[in-house]
Amino acid sequence: MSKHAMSLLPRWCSRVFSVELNGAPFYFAVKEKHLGEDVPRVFREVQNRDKCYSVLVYCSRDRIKTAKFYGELKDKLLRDLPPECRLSPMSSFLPKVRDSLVKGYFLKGNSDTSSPIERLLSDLIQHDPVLVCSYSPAEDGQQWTQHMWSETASQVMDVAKEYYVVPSEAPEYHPSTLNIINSDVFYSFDEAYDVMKKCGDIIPEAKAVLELLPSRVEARNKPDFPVIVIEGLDATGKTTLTESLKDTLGATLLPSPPECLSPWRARFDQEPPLIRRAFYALGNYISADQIGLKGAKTPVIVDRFWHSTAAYAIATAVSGPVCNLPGEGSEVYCWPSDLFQPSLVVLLTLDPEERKRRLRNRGQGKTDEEEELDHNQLFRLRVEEAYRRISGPACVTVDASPSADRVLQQVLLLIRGKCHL
Ligand SMILES: Nc1ncnc2c1ncn2[C@@H]1O[C@H](COP(=O)(O)OP(=O)(O)OP(=O)(O)O)[C@@H](O)[C@H]1O
Ligand SMILES: Nc1ccn([C@H]2C[C@H](O)[C@@H](COP(=O)(O)O)O2)c(=O)n1
Repeated sequence: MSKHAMSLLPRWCSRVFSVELNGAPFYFAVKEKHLGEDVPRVFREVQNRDKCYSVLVYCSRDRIKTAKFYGELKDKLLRDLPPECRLSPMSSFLPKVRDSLVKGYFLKGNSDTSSPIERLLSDLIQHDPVLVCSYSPAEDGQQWTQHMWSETASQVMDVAKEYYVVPSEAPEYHPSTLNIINSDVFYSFDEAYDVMKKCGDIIPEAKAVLELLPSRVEARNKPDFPVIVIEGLDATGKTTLTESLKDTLGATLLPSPPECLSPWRARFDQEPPLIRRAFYALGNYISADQIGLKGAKTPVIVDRFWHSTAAYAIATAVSGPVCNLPGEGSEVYCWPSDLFQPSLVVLLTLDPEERKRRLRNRGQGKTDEEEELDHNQLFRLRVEEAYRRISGPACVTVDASPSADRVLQQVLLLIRGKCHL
């Protein structure tokens, strides 16, 4: 077993395991002694002759490689496993311990598929940063046990240690919330920059992005004119409103991410969250620099900014209902201390049916995330709630269902009240 996998072991019995079946998490833990606990739900419906496996990707020192490997692993498993084998997202974590989450997959096979599954897992454990366990009924047939695999020079085998699996209570918050800070959401230029710099060796485009970055954060003076950010899900009317505000106020309109990043955006959208979100986070610092420059001469309107970066990242990292989000007031919703704070952030909200109607009428192609917003009601609700929970500055919600002109008047009132324009 590798040195990194060994580091997961000292508190193995304190870890909780979560398997996501049809979008719902099932939790279990492991114990050295059995005290008559039930069989965890995730194993209850498995037939006695079946076998289950877990493949957890432990975080090696190179977290860029780990993030990329996790995405590739799913493709590999889906491609190489027998089609009858069921694959579900899985994670293991220490409750309330930050950065303790390790992610992986749970595999359920039957007696016909166990040989090809085990061959594939044996190969994985020898070449990749994974920790593999298999699960089978204990000798008495009443309980289930977890066997941890270990590699020796020539073969893969069970470590002598065997654990019982027992049910575990759901944690207070979704386990993904443990790893959000500086993996999904970046709270300083340096943290996001560090990720992009490390990407340079494997993603040539990262070097081009680094060259566009301001040399010093907060180098510019605070803008003399107000800076207003317009936020909202796609098709809530941001483009329509920002164009009208530009004309009405004689303002400069800045899109976000900034135009200079457009050639690289599609490339980074394919990357795992760690890299993709670092790209968007850095985009905000470029925007901040442009805001400083333009805000010396005119009011500035920004189409999306930090709220979008954080809200989409948090809502993607966490699955399930809104109650799985980090609680209101969590540090996850804090504004980065080194990022420019706009004078006003307006969040446009719209009834989902009306938003769909506007999307249909507009008739443009949709990104994967827009598709997700359309199909996955829970994702949409999580993004909207995350928007509302972000503070420093918090957003002011405006109903975007009236006519474009009424929405404009409403926002102008807010701007005049808050920014003395
Ligand atoms: N208040 C409004 N009433 C009716 N239709 C509107 C209103 N505002 C915008 N629209 C229409 O809805 C569609 C989406 O608007 P718009 O492109 O401004 O949204 P958006 O938030 O910028 O979208 P995206 O984030 O995807 O770029 C457009 O066809 C636009 O003409
Ligand atoms: N400052 C920004 C702007 C955009 N994003 C991300 C969030 C969504 O994934 C997507 C939405 O952009 P659109 O389709 O409206 O161009 O871009 C971000 O993270 N930060």
